[in-house]
Amino acid sequence: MFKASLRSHLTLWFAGLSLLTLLSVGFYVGHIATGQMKQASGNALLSTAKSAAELLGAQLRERQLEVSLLSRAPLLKRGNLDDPDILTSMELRTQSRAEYAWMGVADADGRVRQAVNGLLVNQSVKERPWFQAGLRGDYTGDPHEAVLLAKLLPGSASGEPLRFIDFAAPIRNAQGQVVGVLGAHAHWSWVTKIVDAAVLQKGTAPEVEALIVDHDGKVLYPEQLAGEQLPNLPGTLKTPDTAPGWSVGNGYLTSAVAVPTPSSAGLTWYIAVRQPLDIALHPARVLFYKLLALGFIAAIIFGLVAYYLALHLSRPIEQLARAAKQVQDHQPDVAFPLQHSVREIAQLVQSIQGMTQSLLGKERELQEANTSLEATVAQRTVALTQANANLLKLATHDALTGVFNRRRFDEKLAECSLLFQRTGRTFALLFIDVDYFKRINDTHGHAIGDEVLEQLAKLIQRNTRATDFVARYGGEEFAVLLPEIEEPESPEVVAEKIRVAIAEAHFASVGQVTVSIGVGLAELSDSNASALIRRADQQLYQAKGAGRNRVCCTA
Ligand SMILES: Nc1nc2c(ncn2[C@@H]2O[C@H](COP(=O)(O)OP(=O)(O)OP(=O)(O)O)[C@@H](O)[C@H]2O)c(=O)[nH]1
Repeated sequence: MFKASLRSHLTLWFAGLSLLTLLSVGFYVGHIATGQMKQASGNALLSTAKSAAELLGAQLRERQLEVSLLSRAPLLKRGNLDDPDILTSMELRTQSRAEYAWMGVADADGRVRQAVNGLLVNQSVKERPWFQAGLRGDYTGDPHEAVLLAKLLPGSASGEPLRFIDFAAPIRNAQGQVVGVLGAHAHWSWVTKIVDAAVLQKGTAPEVEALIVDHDGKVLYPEQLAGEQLPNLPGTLKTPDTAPGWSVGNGYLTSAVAVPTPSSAGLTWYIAVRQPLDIALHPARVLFYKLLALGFIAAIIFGLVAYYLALHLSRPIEQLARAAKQVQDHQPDVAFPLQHSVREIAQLVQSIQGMTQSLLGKERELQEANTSLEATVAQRTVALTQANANLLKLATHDALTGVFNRRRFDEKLAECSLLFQRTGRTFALLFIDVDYFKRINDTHGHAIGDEVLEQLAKLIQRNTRATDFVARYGGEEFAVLLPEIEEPESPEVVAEKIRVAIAEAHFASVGQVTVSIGVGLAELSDSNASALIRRADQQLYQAKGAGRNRVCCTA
């Protein structure tokens, strides 16, 4: 498994955590800023919409009041709708206010009696809403396309149809009876210019649009949006993200304010001021991206700082790990890191250094003890081997003469008997007994007798082969086993050779010594080794009986 260094771990953790923290702060601040920006923009739109609505309301009220006051003028109250002063009065009004497209008076039957520029004079306006509402009271109407005046007035420069809003007021005589209606048509463009002027003043936020909306939420202005339904006017459609005075929907931040109506004739307009949400929240978004960029830059700086900090912290630990590895590999002169400003690291270095030195000391002592133990064990092993060899020799050899003892002879005789039974190759047994040995002992003492026995053993060994087996059978009697006899007479030849060698030898203090030898040959009919011993012993007995210093052999 891949294992990253302490340095990498620390760097990644520091950088990762700082990035995470800064991103969290960035997102949080961005979120707060977006909310506040939305609030601020919404409030600004609301304020603009309010001032536009108030301005338009004031203008409409003024026009309504103007028509209303004119309808109550004394010359109209007299009831003579054909009075030329009425026309003069109307002309003065229309000349001073360019917004008026038409002004005139109609009698109670709906026939236009007088009008500025003579337009529609004598025509019936009985079916027109302004006339019918004007009979009942002061009236300000919704915009509408020119019906009767369309052909009489020049069209707009843009080619759009002529649109008017109507003002009307009843004309009452001195008795208070309604004798006619004073009507005026104002250009719709006058209204839209007021709204545009109020909304799109210098310093307004970018891409802000002004809309005039009727009481059903349908757009009246601008022309290209006319008839569209505005979704979330206050009181029409609520969205979850709606704050008092402004709302969010269709990608716009919108504020709509009702225009204070000049009359209760059903005219309820809203001035809606809206701005694309992207534009409204642009500064917050810029702030958010700046915070993100700042977060990344800070994370990189934190990462670098963390790297150098990690380097400072991890270097002694890495050196310590290297030193520990060198100690493990039994390298000489291991260098431990020097002092460190962090107390715990300095303590750790000191402790490990002390521990390592103590361990190395113990290891050295152990090695020395091992070496000394190995030498002692080697010495003891040599001594033990020697003792074992001595013990083995003692167990199998005769202490006085050095040849094999009786116990070993019995084993060897049994082995030879078994081998003979298996291979059929015969072997011979020689019993060699010293002649008159008692006399030697008696004459020269036991010590000289022992020397004689030692010399005899050497003589017998010297006159037999290495493969022959020489043992002290007991007292002054020796036994020799001759394995794998080549010729039947060979044992007798060997026995004679031994006898002659002894007889011709000189023994210190004693002079000449002779031996009698009985030779027995192994036979397949022998049930055990005792038969052969018996035969050799008989031959020895015969040799003694025949005068000693001779060899007797089975025929
Ligand atoms: N010095 C010495 N004498 C021994 C040892 N073992 C046996 N003898 C002596 O050998 C003598 C054997 O005597 P005998 O059995 O009478 O035989 P001998 O005197 O040789 O007479 P023959 O065998 O009939 O010729 C005894 O006196 C034993 O004490 C020994 O290890 N050392």
